[in-house]
Amino acid sequence: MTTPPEPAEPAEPEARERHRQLAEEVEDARWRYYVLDSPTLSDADFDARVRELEALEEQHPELRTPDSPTQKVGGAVSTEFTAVDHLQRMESLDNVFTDEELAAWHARLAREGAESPALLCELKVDGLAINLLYEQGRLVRALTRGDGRTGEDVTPNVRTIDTVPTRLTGTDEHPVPRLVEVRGEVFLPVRAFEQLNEAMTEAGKPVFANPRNAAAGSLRQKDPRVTASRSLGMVCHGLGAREGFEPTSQSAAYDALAAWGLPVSDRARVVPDLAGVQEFVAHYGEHRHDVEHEIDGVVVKVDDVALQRRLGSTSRAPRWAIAFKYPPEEVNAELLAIDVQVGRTGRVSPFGRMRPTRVAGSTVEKATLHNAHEVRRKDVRPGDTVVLRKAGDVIPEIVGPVLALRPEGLPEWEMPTTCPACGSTLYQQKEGDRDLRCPNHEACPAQARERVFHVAGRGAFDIEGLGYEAATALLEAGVIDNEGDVFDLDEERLLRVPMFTRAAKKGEGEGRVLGANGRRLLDHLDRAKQVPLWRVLVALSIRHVGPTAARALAQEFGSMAAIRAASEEELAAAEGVGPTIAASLTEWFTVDWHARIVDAWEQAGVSMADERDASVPRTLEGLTVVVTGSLTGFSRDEAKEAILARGGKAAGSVSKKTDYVVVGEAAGSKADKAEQLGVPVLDEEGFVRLLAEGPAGVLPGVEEPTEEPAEQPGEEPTEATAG
Ligand SMILES: NC(=O)c1ccc[n+]([C@@H]2O[C@H](COP(=O)([O-])OP(=O)(O)OC[C@H]3O[C@@H](n4cnc5c(N)ncnc54)[C@H](O)[C@@H]3O)[C@@H](O)[C@H]2O)c1
Ligand SMILES: [Zn+2]
Repeated sequence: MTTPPEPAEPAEPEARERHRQLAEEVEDARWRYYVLDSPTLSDADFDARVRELEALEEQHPELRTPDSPTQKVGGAVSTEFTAVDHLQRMESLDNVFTDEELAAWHARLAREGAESPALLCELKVDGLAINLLYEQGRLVRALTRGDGRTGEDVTPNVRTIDTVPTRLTGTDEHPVPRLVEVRGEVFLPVRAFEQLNEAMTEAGKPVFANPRNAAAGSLRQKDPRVTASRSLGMVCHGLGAREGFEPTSQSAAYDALAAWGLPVSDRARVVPDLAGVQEFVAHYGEHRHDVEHEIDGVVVKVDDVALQRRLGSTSRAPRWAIAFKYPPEEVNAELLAIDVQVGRTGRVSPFGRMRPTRVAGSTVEKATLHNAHEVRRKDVRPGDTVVLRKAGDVIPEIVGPVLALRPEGLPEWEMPTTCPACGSTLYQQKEGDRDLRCPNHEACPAQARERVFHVAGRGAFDIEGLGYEAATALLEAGVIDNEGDVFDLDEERLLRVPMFTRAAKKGEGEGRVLGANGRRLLDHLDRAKQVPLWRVLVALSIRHVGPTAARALAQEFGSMAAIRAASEEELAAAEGVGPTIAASLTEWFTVDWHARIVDAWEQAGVSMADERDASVPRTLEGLTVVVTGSLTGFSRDEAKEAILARGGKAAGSVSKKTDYVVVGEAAGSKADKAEQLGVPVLDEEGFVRLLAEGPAGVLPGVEEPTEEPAEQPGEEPTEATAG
């Protein structure tokens, strides 16, 4: 075997050629990003190219010419706007991506004469830079950053941003200076971005890929009225030229800006050392989505202005500041195909299959597209480059295609009309439903597999050893037909499925014997027979019956038999159940093979009722009790449990079938309803007697007075007069 050769330093002409190519790509990307507001590269891909350029220039310093993209500040100026020079140059920021790189920057500060300086930590707002010029406290101009020397005049648009004052207010401590350039970021809050995109969709217009593009697109408008309608925000993060204003630190400058009425962030912190910076970085890494606007990192600045001056700037960025960038949440990915999957209730939904792509710390290959309508709305097609987004814990999402990269003639995707697993013709459950379903619920292999997998899931029977693979193997070997057979699995059946067997060892006879995983599965199946009733209900894959509804049903009815026997109205009247769930349940039980599943489980020994404490007398057998208002001795749940434990039914609403209504503090309309219907009403004490003795304890006329009549001192006891 030969080891591959170390990658050699690129030869001079090759390096030059690669450099030229990268520089071109970066310039093109900047044009699309800053001028057209419509990037075709992801930020991560863009950053990677800049880094490669920097690495090449490190190896071949002669490539680092003044017109290299590494030496210039981002954008350009569109001819749509008037170009105006900044009084003082606007800079960019150097980036770091790891703790090590951050530490290296910090160490460099020390070498350049700033030994452990106080550091100002700020959020890196993902918006676009703006330069506000105030003269005698009046806003006279607002410019985009442009190439750093010259920006685009967007003054009328910026005037529409609520938080940008057109006049500064001075105080004794902070008088308004003769002149000041204030730099900051214009952004679109995430909520406003979502609303904007909803509106764009409704108007049939293309949506913005992300809040940054939306902010840039909204600010760089010919018509300021459009900008005005976009809820833009702004936050200050720096200074340019100034006359009559000499802050000693950047944080002190922010205090002055705030006093003048300018928007500054209340999240900025001055920390004494690198550890403090790392803490800030880690904190906002965790809480990235708790901020109202998007952030793509943290900016760390030497706080002391004199030190800033001493450290100075490179051709494009200050040496006294650095941007720590968080992992990108949006990347470009190649959409290889759009496939459909069949869910356990038969819903057939398309999903995108992508070349495996890293985003926000994990590798993503699949993302749901929900339904055909969604595919059409987003206009994604197999073969597209798509923007893939994964924000925080949210599941990955295909935002949309990068249209500029779409190959010519790429056909639209078409939703299949038949089930990919069983060939049945798909149908809409209701007229106008966006989802299509496979009607073959009982026998469709895909649906059966999903249901078996679901039966074993955490929220249902929680059967370890019955995962996706095992479910598939059991169905394919024919030892189970569907979830109804799961509890009939035994050694003999498992022996027919290779994945649960192993070769017999000496003394175990010939052929194959049950493997450890098969034993474990049988063990877990046995244990699963004792799960509480609500989990059994969840396992049945009944539409609308998730854990919450299942718990309510189990609480109210106590056993599968009671649930099956209940009428739709009785189910609907139960607390936490309601008409939708009731209808779905009733309909579910009318299907033969559904009922057979329940029967099969019961036969196999699955517990179908919640254990009641046998020492509690069943005083409420057959009675329906409604508790309303708050009781002092019972919480809502305790009152309900007390009723259920005594064989009663705890209902949520009062009807003619209600036997008693227990009225506590602040009872509402249910008490009135009881009076109207003539249902006996009990107070808390009556409830306690009802629990203890049943109806006999609360017979009308035998109620004892709750208080002994007080004896008035000095008075003759009066005789009770019969009334
Ligand atoms: N996708 C693309 O094709 C493409 C093209 C060009 C640029 N970009 C993106 O833009 C970045 C480069 O742009 P850049 O040169 O503007 O650098 P940058 O965005 O990495 O950092 C500099 C900018 O950060 C902003 N900023 C936000 N919060 C700040 C704060 N608290 N303090 C100081 N500044 C703050 C300022 O506007 C400043 O100009 C790339 O890393 C990439 O993410 C993407
Ligand atoms: Zn099917």
